[in-house]
Amino acid sequence: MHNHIKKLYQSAAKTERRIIGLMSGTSLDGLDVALCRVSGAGLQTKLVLEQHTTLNYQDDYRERVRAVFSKRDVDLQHVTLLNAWIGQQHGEMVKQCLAQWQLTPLDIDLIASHGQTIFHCPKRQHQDPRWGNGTLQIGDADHLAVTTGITTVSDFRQKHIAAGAEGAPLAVYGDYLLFSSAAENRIMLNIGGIANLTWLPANLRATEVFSSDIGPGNTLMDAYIRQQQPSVQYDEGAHLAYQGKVSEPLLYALQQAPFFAAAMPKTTGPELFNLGYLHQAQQQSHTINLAAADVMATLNRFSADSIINAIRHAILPNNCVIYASGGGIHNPLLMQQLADGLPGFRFATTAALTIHPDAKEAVLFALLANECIAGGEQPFADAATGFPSISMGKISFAD
Ligand SMILES: Nc1ncnc2c1ncn2[C@@H]1O[C@H](COP(=O)(O)OP(=O)(O)OP(=O)(O)O)[C@@H](O)[C@H]1O
Ligand SMILES: CC(=O)N[C@H]1[C@@H]2OC[C@@H](O2)[C@@H](O)[C@@H]1O[C@H](C)C(=O)O
Repeated sequence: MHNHIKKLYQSAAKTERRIIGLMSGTSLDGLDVALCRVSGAGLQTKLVLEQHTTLNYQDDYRERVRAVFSKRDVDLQHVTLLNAWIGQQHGEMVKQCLAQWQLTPLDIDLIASHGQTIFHCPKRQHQDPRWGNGTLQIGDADHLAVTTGITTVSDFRQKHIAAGAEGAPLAVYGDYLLFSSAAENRIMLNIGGIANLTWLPANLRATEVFSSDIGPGNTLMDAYIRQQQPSVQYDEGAHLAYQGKVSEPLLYALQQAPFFAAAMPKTTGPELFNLGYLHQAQQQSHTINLAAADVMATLNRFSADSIINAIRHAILPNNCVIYASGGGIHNPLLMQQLADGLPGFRFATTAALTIHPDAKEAVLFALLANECIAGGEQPFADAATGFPSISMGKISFAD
């Protein structure tokens, strides 16, 4: 038996594993790194978040990714080089964290790497009858493993597609294992570039769990402010949105994407919700000359309404707590609109469940890696609900 297989086998048999979860989302703000102590697997999983940080990307990183990000026509040489480069960069960032946390690679069983999504195209979006669902995450894990010396599990979404689903949201697998509670109905709401939710009923019935993307979280607001003020990454504190007034005609035009009428589970991305989409909506609603603050106020409301409508449509506010996470929770206007639009629901962040909201998605990938090496059947999985019972992730060894 090769030594790395022996080591992996020993990790899988341990009562407790240390796994570093890595998430680099669609906002391209930085790499979320979560150091997790995980014991057990499946419904017996216990996880302690020991450390977490977000290492902000430099402009150079963002520019290299944006050159291809959610674009249909790209330079293939650039994609090829970027794939290896991101793997190396993420590896260096992990090493930086280990030094800061006074740990060595020997202290870590696994890295769980989401990689960088550069294109997501479920069939509902591309609508080309020749193809099925597709998604592409880059940042090759062999580079991460060799750079860090740590076995790396990566590329979680392909198996989900191979098994008939859309490759996302994968949050449901970890949400169910970590956050289900008989004490209350829960909605795990993540507001990243794209917003998604997982419904966890207090009756714990696995067949009733569901999860879906629900629309733009921050992605349109981010893209718009960057277009107006190229040096700015996002509308901090909703500063610009607060100065504007919602345009009802523009809001109505933005809400017409067939995505909103489609049944859950469904997925989307900046391939749909982008500046072209906004421009088209402005043309349709004759609001091309709207002031920037009014556009931003409308985009903020659009994100809030997308979340409110999805929750109102799917879930009754019966003893239900919404546990929010993702960068959108730092947007006070967005959060106020959610509270106003969802009376009867209680609001908290995942911090109340011991997981820092900025680290939640990285934690979920650590859980998926744990399931990959030590888990089994996914308890709620059912092809009919869109959540196949599969292990996800590919294993890269350092030697
Ligand atoms: N102080 C703040 N004020 C307003 N918005 C904020 C603030 N802090 C973060 N955000 C928003 O959160 C975004 C980052 O969110 P997050 O890191 O959850 O996204 P992501 O993980 O890249 O997304 P996804 O999970 O959809 O891929 C920023 O781009 C910004 O829009
Ligand atoms: C293709 C892709 O990277 N999708 C992300 C993105 O960010 C949020 C939303 O869109 C979600 O579908 C997904 O990430 C989370 C972690 C998920 O799979 O649950």
